[in-house]
Amino acid sequence: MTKIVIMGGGPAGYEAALVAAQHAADVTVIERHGLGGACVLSDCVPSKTFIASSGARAAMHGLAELGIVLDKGEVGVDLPTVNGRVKGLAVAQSADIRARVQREGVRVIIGEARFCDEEPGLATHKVAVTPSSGDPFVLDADVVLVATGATPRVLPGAVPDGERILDWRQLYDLPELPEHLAVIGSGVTGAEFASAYTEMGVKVTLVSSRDRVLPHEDADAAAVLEEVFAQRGTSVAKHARAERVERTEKGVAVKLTDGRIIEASHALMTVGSVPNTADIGLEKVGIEPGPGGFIAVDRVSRTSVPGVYAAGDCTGVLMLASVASMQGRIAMWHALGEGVAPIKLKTVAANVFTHPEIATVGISQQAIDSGEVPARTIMLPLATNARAKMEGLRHGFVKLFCRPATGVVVGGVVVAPTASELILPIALAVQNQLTVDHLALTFSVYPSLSGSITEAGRQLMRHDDLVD
Ligand SMILES: Cc1cc2nc3c(=O)[nH]c(=O)nc-3n(C[C@H](O)[C@H](O)[C@H](O)COP(=O)(O)OP(=O)(O)OC[C@H]3O[C@@H](n4cnc5c(N)ncnc54)[C@H](O)[C@@H]3O)c2cc1C
Ligand SMILES: NC(=O)c1ccc[n+]([C@@H]2O[C@H](COP(=O)([O-])OP(=O)(O)OC[C@H]3O[C@@H](n4cnc5c(N)ncnc54)[C@H](O)[C@@H]3O)[C@@H](O)[C@H]2O)c1
Repeated sequence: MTKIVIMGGGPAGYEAALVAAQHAADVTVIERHGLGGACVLSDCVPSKTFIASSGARAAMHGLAELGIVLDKGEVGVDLPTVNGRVKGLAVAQSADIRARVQREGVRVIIGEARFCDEEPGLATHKVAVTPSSGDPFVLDADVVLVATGATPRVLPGAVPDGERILDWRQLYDLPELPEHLAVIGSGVTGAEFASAYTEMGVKVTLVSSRDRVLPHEDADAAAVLEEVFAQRGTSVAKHARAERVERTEKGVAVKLTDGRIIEASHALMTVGSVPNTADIGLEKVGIEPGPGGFIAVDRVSRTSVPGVYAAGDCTGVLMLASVASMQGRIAMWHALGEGVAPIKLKTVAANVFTHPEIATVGISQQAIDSGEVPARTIMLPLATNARAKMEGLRHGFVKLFCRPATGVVVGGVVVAPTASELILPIALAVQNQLTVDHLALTFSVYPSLSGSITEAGRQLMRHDDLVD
């Protein structure tokens, strides 16, 4: 029986464990905190639960236009209830995952794991385990999967104190909503929290080191979000790199490298993550982490060392739960001799959970504009969609990209309150190399937001497609 040891019980680790158990391997997962990992306990799941509450409040914006009047005007936020729900749901989901993997026969140990091979280059490996209770011990492994995830990056001059200077894992311990939140870093994490706190009624200043929010996302989508921020009174400080964040009598002062100072009651640091690869004994097996401390892997999750695989955020490959899970599963299929297709990152659908949401799949507009990928494109504002008009939705669009000659769909972007759900037909088309004709000839419900996707397909159909 193949002995598999998995370091870390996040999506990469626990999904891998499920696959390995299904293939009758002897599987042990060692997880420091709880199954589900940082994804379930402190990052993805808590943030999306918090965002669900902010979304309920965001939905109130258009009520008056629809003729619905709130008796008491102001819609308040009961933060202890919100925080209690966030934490409760995370703990419950972690327990569900633990129960599931144990039911499949996986051994779960709460504790720390690190390699302890006597020398690099051996055919099998050893993992030292320091359990949270009991004595340390060593596990022998035919295959080890490193799935240790990542931790919020700390700027030396802005160390979180859990009170006024916060990382995103400390937010749910706040006793009340900040009066004025400075969010430092305008990547996906920063944009999501800036949007959520804005909708919770908090004054927010988003500090962006670049000329816009979401520098790595679709520029038109980022522009929509900036427009919404402007309407809600949220400021974006651009070309603004934070050097330090200091506590003041009233809250915090964010000192920028160009001398500007932003005063706020609280600062939320969202300046990226660092992989948890420093203290896991990688040198014992002869793995030298690459730039930024990430472990280099190929498309079937192999590291440079036989018998050692890595998956998820510790590899730095598209830091998404869905990608982490797939890398973990692929690692196990490969290690256990199953036929497996290498991971295809071009087909990954992703969503930024702002209000409105921004969902993307496939080739980006930037790759098309730069000439890297030839494609025909269409962008339909939601304002042209009948259902959007009925719902009073003004912000958003559907974009579709296809190959110039064949009409094969290669990508798309949706900006809408439910973009995370609407992206699926485009993702299906990209994954299965469907053409704009396939989308165009598919019945969508009338009236529906998804009607804009089939309409985009129709607008990209060419005359010669119709006559052939
Ligand atoms: C605020 C935020 C929101 C996000 N929202 C989304 C989203 O909506 N959708 C999405 O797809 N992705 C989202 N992500 C990204 C997603 O959370 C990560 O991609 C995902 O958690 C990666 O999974 P993982 O298994 O690699 O690592 P993790 O989930 O980080 O799990 C790794 C686990 O390993 C443990 N560990 C580390 N070292 C050891 C050791 N030596 N011994 C034992 N255990 C160890 C860690 O404590 C951790 O519990 C979000 C990220 C952030 C920061
Ligand atoms: N909805 C989701 O799927 C979701 C949500 C959150 C995070 N994630 C993933 O997690 C990963 C990390 O995202 P992230 O946003 O946490 O990190 P990031 O590294 O993408 O963004 C951090 C931003 O902070 C900026 N920054 C760094 N130092 C700064 C400073 N001193 N002052 C001002 N700005 C500074 C950087 O330029 C960068 O734009 C991404 O791959 C993302 O896709 C996904």
